[in-house]
Amino acid sequence: MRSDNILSDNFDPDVLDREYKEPSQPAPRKRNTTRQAAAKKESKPGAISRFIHDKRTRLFVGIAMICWAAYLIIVTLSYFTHGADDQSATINLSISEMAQRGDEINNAGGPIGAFLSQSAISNGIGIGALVIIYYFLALGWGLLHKGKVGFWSLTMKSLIVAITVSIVTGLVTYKAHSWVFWGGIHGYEVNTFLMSHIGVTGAILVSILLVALVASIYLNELRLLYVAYRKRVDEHRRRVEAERAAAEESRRKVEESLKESAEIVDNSRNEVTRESSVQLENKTLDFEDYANDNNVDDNPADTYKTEPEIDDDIYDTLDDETKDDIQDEPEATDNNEDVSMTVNEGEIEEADEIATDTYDPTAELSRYHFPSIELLNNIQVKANSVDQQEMEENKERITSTLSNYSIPISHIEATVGPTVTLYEIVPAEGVRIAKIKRLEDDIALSLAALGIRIIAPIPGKGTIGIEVPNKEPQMVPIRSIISSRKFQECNYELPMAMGSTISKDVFIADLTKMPHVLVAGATGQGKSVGLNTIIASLLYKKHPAELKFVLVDPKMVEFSLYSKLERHYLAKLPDENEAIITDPMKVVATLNSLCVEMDNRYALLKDANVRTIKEYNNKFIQRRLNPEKGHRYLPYIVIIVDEFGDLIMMAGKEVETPIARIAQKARAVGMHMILATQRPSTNVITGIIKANFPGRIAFRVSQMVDSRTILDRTGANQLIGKGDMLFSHNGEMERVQCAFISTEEVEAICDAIDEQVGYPNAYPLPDYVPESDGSTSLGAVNDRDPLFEEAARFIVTSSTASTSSLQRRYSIGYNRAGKIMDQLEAAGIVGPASGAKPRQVLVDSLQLERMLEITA
Ligand SMILES: Nc1ncnc2c1ncn2[C@@H]1O[C@H](COP(=O)(O)OP(=O)(O)OP(=O)(O)O)[C@@H](O)[C@H]1O
Repeated sequence: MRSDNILSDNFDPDVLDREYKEPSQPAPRKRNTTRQAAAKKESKPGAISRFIHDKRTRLFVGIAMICWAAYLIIVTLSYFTHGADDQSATINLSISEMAQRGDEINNAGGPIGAFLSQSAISNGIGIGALVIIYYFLALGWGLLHKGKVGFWSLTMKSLIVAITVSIVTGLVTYKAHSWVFWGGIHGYEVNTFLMSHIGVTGAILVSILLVALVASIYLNELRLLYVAYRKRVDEHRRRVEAERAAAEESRRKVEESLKESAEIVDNSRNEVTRESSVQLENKTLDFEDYANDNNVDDNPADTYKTEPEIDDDIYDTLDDETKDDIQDEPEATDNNEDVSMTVNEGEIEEADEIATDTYDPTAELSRYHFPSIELLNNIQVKANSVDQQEMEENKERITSTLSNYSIPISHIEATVGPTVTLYEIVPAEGVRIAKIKRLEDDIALSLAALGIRIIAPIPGKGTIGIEVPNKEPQMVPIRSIISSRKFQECNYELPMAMGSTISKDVFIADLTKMPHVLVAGATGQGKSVGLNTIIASLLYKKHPAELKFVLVDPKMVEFSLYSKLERHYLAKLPDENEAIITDPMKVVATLNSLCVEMDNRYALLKDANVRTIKEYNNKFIQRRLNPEKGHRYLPYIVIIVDEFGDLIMMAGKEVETPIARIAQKARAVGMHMILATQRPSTNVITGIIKANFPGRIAFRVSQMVDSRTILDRTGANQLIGKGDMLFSHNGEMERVQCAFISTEEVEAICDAIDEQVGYPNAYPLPDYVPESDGSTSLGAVNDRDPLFEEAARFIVTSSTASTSSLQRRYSIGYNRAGKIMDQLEAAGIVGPASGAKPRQVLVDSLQLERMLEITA
């Protein structure tokens, strides 16, 4: 390390700034005399002074300084790599306590090293401490090399640089979330003080001033450095130019010599050609004479038999290349019979075995029978639920209300649905639809009926729809839907027969097209019945080989009946006992396992060069994929989660992340999700979930805001309950009366399937090995930090989620504070870290208490 740039004065640790120089060469006599005189003048050096100035003392102190600096370098490096682990100990324990715990300290400099580095860096002047190390090194080096060492100058300069580094770094990293204070507490506090008194701009200006101060102190050194740098750059440039010129010169020389040799070759060739053509001419003439004399046939092939001969003398004058060229010239040959020829005759290889049959995925359960329609109750519903009088009354009210607002109507048409009647109004010409839309609330009030929904305009028509609930709503029995022609003839991949539209059409949606669905509705409005309807319609259409369900039921009662389907239709982790996942602790593992299944399926699709599960299965059925290479028939997997809100409250990110992954990618590999929740609030249906679930089913919700969350518009709050629902997909919305299936019917269907021969086991999901410490965050509910709840309350009440605030508040190390923050994120209490910005606090105190209650 060069120290002489900075150290311009002499070093004398005893006498301040007094010159002290050890002669580095044999000292001239005169100098000795001067020194002796000076020594005499200095009131006879005492024993201490002699000791200090002694060569051996300098050597020893120099070495000691360098050793000390080396120790500091090691502890500092070790601090940057292991400091976070030691931080709790260095903050809370004394050195001797740390020493007793010995092996728990990771710093290479032991407890003292850990303590020193923590004190000098995080608790001190941050990376300014590196300047102090440099200071010791420079002193030691100076002493050893007997060079000039300006003790005070070096000390002052180092101090200024260290403080500047601390303050400037403190400013730059003021908002950084890191376990180490890069500018130290010093840099942080100074900047806090500056910002509170002279604002951020003032703090920046102070930093600029400090940098300018350092620059002016080192102006000379900087100038020298710059000159040296310029010199090196110039030298490099000159070298490059010289090399380029040399290369250019040699290229030119090569070109010239090539040109020369080419000329020689050309000349020789011309000569050869000329000579040989003369000879050839002579020979030909000779031959013609001979032919004329001997009546030889004028056969060109025979003509070539006589080769032009090149005179040996001329040949010898040629260079090697030309000789080669001459030799390489195609020889006309008459010995055709000597040329051998191999004829390759292609042959189509016959397959060892010709596959004539296709693969039947249902073969293993070939005797499986779909549940009979007779298992479903045959409920007779009234043909027309709205009598003429009711309709007339409603029509009267609508026309009079609209005329009150001066909206003339040219035509009104009523469509009677199972629960609501749609009055379709054609306004008179010139009436603006926006005007009617504005009167929505007034019209609803005048009609004095609950659950009125106004659709202005009805998409694709120039009419306005007013949906008025029927006095006697009709139930739509599932039997009527399953037995409908539309459902029976439907060839959707995964048909969800939802119920009946207002025009009494059977409403069926294809889950593969959704490709994932969110279901929301207040308690008791028909969610569970809706999910059962979906499952039933899939069971009536899909063979066990083609479809598997993963059912998650935190309420433990909704899906329990389906456990009978385990060996036919359910998928589960291999070491799980229960096929219906009721234990929230296992949900994360299952969801992650589904991610692995998704990735495996993608690998199979890639290997098969197809893009979708449908193409893949078609190829497999045609036996174009080799099962020995891991290919298999892939059943669709439908994941249904009831009460998703409870899950996200308990496990936050841990469930959100795999759900989002599946939702984003799983469509192509035949995995589809249906999430149901009572609480369609934004912290349950987060942005990422919403964005990946284009299919939405809204049963009645209590607030308009919930309707907006689930459907992005109002309407679900105006439904009348009991299976009345809005089905929205990619912005298109349909009001549907959900088909009703009773618990007995579900049970009958499950029994009918259970009675039949099934697979030996449930469809095995791949093992999931957690990446981190093996505990999912739900597992980690029990392993949460003892400070978790307190920290959660502190963060929610203070609305500040920063690791350093936890560190300061609870006097804990960065690692522990960081772990608590991760746990809070996993629990959905705070948002993810976003650079320098503080994390978002996602819940209020009430929600937090509820979450803590659930996980207690
Ligand atoms: N499609 C429907 N047709 C007729 N009645 C229905 C329909 N759906 C639900 N109901 C009625 O509403 C009741 C509650 O339905 P369901 O159990 O599905 O509500 P939920 O939304 O799942 O409630 P929770 O969230 O509390 O479980 C049913 O017992 C039934 O009487």
